Amino acid sequence: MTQTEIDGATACDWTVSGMDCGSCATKVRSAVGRLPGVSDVEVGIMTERLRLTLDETQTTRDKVEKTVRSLGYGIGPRTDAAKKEFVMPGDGTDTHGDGDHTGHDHASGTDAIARDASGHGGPGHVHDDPADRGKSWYRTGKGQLVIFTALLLAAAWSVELIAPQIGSWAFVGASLIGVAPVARRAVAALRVGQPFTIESLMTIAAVGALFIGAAEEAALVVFLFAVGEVLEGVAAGKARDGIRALANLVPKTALLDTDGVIREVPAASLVVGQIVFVRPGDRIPADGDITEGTSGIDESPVTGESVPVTRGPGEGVFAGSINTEAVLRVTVTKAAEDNTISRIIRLVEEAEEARAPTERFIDRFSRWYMPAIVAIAALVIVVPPLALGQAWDTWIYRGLALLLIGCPCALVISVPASIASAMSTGARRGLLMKGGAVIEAAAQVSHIAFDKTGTLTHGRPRVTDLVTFGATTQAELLAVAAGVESGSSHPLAKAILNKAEEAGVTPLAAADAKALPGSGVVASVGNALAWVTSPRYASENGGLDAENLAKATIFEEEGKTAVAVYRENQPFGLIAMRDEPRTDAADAVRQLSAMGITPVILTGDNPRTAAAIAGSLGMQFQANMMPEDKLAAIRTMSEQGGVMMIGDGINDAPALKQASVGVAMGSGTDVALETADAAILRDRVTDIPATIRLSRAAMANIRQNVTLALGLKAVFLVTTVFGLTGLWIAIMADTGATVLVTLNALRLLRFDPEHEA
Ligand SMILES: Nc1ncnc2c1ncn2[C@@H]1O[C@H](COP(=O)(O)OP(=O)(O)OP(=O)(O)O)[C@@H](O)[C@H]1O
Ligand SMILES: [Zn+2]
Repeated sequence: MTQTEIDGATACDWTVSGMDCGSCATKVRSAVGRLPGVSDVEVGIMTERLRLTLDETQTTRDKVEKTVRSLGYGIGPRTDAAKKEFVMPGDGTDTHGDGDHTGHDHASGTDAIARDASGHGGPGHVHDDPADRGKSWYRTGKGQLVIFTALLLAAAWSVELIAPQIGSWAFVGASLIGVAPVARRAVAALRVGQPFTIESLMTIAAVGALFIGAAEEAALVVFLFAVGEVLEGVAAGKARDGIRALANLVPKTALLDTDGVIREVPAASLVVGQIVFVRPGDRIPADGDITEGTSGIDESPVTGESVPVTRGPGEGVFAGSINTEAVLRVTVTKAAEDNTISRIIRLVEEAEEARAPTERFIDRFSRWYMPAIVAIAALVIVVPPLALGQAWDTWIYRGLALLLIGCPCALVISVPASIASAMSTGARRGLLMKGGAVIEAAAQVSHIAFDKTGTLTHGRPRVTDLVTFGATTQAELLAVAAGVESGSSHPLAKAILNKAEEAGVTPLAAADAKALPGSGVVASVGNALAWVTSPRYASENGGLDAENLAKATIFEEEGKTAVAVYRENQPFGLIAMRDEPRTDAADAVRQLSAMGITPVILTGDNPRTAAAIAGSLGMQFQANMMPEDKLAAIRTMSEQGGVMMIGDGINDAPALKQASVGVAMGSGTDVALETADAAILRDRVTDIPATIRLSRAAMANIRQNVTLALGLKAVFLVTTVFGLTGLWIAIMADTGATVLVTLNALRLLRFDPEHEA
C-alpha cells in the first residue's frame, strides 16, 4: 500500500475485493474501525478501496489485513490508478468505435495488482480476491461455493431417490456442509462486534430450518445464497467497469526516444523531459508538448471532445488522447501520476468518499433496519404460539424467512452504484463532478450564475476601436496601455498587448503595476502613474471628461467593453474591445430555461455591455459587480434555492466556493480540476445543462432504486408474515433486489446527458 506519514500515524491505502453490497462496506468499516490506533476509515465499494490512518505502535498493518481477510474479503496493496494494471481486458473502453488503435494501449494480462501471496485462500475464504478479477465466474471463490453447494444438493437428491428413508439426513448433511463457510464468516464478523450480518442471519435461518425439519429447503437456501453472491459480484463488477475503463485509457507502455534510439518502456516510468515517439493510431502515453510533427489529436478521453484538433510543435497534448494522423515526438511535461487523466481518475475514485446526503441517510437507516427485522422475526416466532396458541413450527418457519429479508444490501448499494455510473458517464464527456454530494446539489439547482468573460464568451476579446484625445497618436495610446497591462493576466490586458504587437508598437517600460480589482490597473510609466480602467472609474477620478464618457457609452451599447487610458490630468484615449459570445451560449441558456432554471450573468463589466450580451442570449444580468458583490448576489439567490456558479476557475474562486455548486469551465483544465466542485473540460456552454441533466438522472435513478429496494422488502415482509412465501423466496427476493438495483444503476452508463428530454 502507499503510505504517507502524518504526525506519527500513517495513512494507508489498500485494495479490498469481494465487497459487492453495501453491508459489506459497513462490515469492513466497523471491523477495522474498532482496532486500536485506527482512524479516518474510508471504504469505497465501487473503487474497492480501504483507506485509514494507522498508529502502528498500536495495530500493525498485518493485523488490519488479517481482520479484513477474516471477514472473507481479499486485500492487497493499492497502486496508483494510472499505473494500475487490470487483468480484465479493455472491454468497452474504446470510446471511438474503430477499436483497432494499432498500438500498445491494451491492458497487459500478466501483472495483476501486486499483492502479497501469503494468507489468502484459507478454507473460509469465499469472496474473490484481486486475482479473481476477470476470471470466469466458476473459477472465483464465490463461484466455487455455488458449484460446491449445487453438488451437495444434487447428491442429497440422489440419496433421497435411492434411499428415501435417509433422504432427509442427506439434506441435513448438505445444508451443514454448505453453510459452514458462511457460518465461519458470520463468526468472524461476530468477533469484531457485528452480530447482525447477512451471514449470521443466513446461518441462523439454515440451522433453524433444520430444527423444524425443513432440511431440503435449508439446503436450497444455502445454494441460492451462493448463487446470489455470484450475481451480486457480477453486477458490482459491471458497475466498476465504468471507472476501470477510464484507467484503461492510459497506455501502459511508451516508445521512449533516446537520441533516435526507440525502445518500449512502461509509461509509468517516464520522467519529465524525456521524448516519446507516438505513431499514428497510438494513444499518447504522457502529458507533454509536441516537439516534432503536426497531427490531429482526438482528446476525447480527457475532454470528451471527439472531433480531432490539430496540434503542432510547441502545443500541449494530454495522456490518453489518440494521435490520429502523423508521427509525433512529444516531450514529457508531467510524470504519470500527475497527468491530467490520472488526476481525473483519482477525482472519480475519491469522489465515492464525498457522499451524498441521501446516501448518509440510507446508511443511518440501514444501521437500525437489520436489528429491527431481527426483533420483528423474534416476535413473529414467539407471539402467535404463546398468545394465540398457534403451532410453533409454522411461526418459527415464518420468523426464519423474515430473517432472510433483513439484509439491507440492495438499499445500501443503490446510491454508490448510481453515483459511480453517473460519474463515469460524465467523465467520458469531460463533465467532472466531485462525488455524490455535488451530484445531489447539482440536481437541485434553481439559479445559475454565469461569469461573463471566458464562460459565456470566448474570453479572448479583440481590440475593435482606438480613440485618441488631443495630440496623442494611436501608437502612443497603445504603447502606454500595453506598458501598464504588461503585468496583467486579465483577458482585456491580453487583448491590448496583442493589438500592440500586431501594430508593431513596443509597450513602454512600466513598474509597480497594481490591479484595481473590478476597475482596472495602475502602474508607473516613466516618471508618473498611468491608468487603464473602466470608463466609470476614470470619470470618477478625473481621467475622462463627460463628452468622452459618452463616446465610451456608445461602444458599450454595441456590446463592446471600453477602457480609458490616462495619466494624472492627461487623458490619452479609449480602447474598445469585443469578446464574442460562444456560439452555443444562446442554446445553453434556452435549454436551462426549459429545465426551469434561471440563468443570470454576474459581471464586473458595465451594464450596457452586459445588457447587449444578455439580451442576445435571452437572459438576466447584474453588472458593475465587484468580486464581493458577486458573493452577495450568490448569497441572495441561495435564499430561493440551490445556486450553481460557472466561472473560469482562475479569478473567481471565492464565488465558486460560495455557490452550492461551483463549476469551473474551459481550457483552464489544470486549475479548474482542483478549484471547483465540478469542472467542464470542453469549451461548451451546453455542457452545463448536460451536467444538470446527468445529475437529475442520477438522483432519479437513486430514487427508483430506493423505492425498489424498500418496496420489495415491504412486500416480502408482509407475504412472509402471512405465510404466502417461504424461505427460498425470501433469499431470492434479497439477492434479486440487489441485482436489480445494480442493473438499474448501470443504465446511467448509457445515459446521454446531451440529449434534451
Ligand atoms: N487589466 C485590466 N485592464 C483594463 N480594464 C480592466 C482590467 N481589469 C479590470 N478592468 C475593468 O474593470 C471591469 C471589471 O473587471 P472584472 O475583472 O471585475 O470583470 P471581467 O472579468 O472583465 O468581467 P466578468 O466579471 O464578466 O468576468 C472591466 O470591465 C474593465 O473595465
Ligand atoms: Zn454483502
